Amino acid sequence: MNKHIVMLPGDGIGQEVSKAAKQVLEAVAERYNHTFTFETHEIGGAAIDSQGTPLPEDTVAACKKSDAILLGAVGGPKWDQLPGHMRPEKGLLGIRKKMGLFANLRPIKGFKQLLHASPLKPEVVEGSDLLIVRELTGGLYFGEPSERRNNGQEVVDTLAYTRSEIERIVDQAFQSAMVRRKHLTSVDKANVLESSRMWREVVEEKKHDYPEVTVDHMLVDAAAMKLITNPASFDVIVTENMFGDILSDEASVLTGSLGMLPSASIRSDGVGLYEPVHGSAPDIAGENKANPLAAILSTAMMLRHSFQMEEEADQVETAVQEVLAAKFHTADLSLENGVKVTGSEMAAKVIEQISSNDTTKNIMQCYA
Ligand SMILES: NC(=O)c1ccc[n+]([C@@H]2O[C@H](COP(=O)([O-])OP(=O)(O)OC[C@H]3O[C@@H](n4cnc5c(N)ncnc54)[C@H](O)[C@@H]3O)[C@@H](O)[C@H]2O)c1
Ligand SMILES: CC(C)[C@H](C(=O)O)[C@@H](O)C(=O)O
Ligand SMILES: [Mg+2]
Repeated sequence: MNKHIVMLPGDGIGQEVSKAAKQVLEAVAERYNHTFTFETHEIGGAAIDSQGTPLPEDTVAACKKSDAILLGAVGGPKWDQLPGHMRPEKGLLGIRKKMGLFANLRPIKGFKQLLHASPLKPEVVEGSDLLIVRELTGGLYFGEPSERRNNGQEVVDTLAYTRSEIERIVDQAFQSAMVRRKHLTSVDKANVLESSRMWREVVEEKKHDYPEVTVDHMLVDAAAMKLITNPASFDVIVTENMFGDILSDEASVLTGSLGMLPSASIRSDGVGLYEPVHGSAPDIAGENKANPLAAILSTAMMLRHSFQMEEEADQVETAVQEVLAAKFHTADLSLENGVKVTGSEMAAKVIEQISSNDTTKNIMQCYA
């Protein structure tokens, strides 16, 4: 199959992990006789520096013509003092919005080899396998007005949703639940926020379309607690943009590192932007320490969701599992009797596995 992929490496470790992800896609193409072509574009701080905007028009045009997009990360202290509309993060929010990518799927599944890498007790982490379905193009991040007023003495951000924006993300979450363990937890702040009360109404209405799915509602503060005390009690979580952002970084603790979490930002027709959950990590950028596995696992999501390449996706995930089973790990993870490697060495290990594996095991057998 021929596929055209737009690479948006962005800033900081975004450059490093994107390089690793691209090499993995090249290895997959070679092994399965696909032709993947790549086109790299600027976004975020890199785009501000060279083109004066965090989201250049040619980047948007290229993304719209592509079969899939892979993003590294944006942002960093160099651009922290810029006004809100000029910050690197606006580039990322902008491309998600312009592409209509309203659903962000963040699977959190602990590799059994990393059970002891989490600071949580192994008996708490064991058996956790959840999916956060985060609304991505509405809510607090996009509400108008968002401004300083009254000579800078007052500030306002707005949490706004239309019913149809809530309906489409809730539908997506029910569909995800149907192919998983058929349990949906809707997370909100309905004891305070009107938007959350409408969110609950929509979930209650939609559940009649999916009678096989068990539904519960949880307030976000309690959900944050339960995520790290009883993570195995969750299957699919659906939630508002900012709640999903915060809960997913928290949930990464289950896997041992933020550097392990992939994600897919999608819309209904299969178009997708694939992005590790982590940021540009300025504290380790340029040191070849970044864990590339979140970006590499994001390529598996791309292969599966945008290209319907199930076997290829399984192959990437299996390769990661085998490298971890051989006890190779980057500096963000601690593994008893492990072999610490750099980010590029980690990518090379995964590629070696992809190129040499004879059979593809079902990934479900590979996780804890
Ligand atoms: N998707 C994105 O582009 C994205 C996501 C989050 C944050 N950001 C931006 O990144 C910048 C830094 O934000 P932050 O420091 O709060 O969050 P961050 O995710 O960049 O880093 C948080 C911590 O996790 C570590 N970490 C993150 N990814 C890692 C990896 N792959 N391997 C090893 N360690 C890893 C970092 O070293 C740091 O200690 C900010 O400008 C922020 O806006 C961008
Ligand atoms: C950088 C920021 C805008 C972004 C978000 O909150 O969406 C990031 O934290 C993420 O999780 O993808
Ligand atoms: Mg985040």
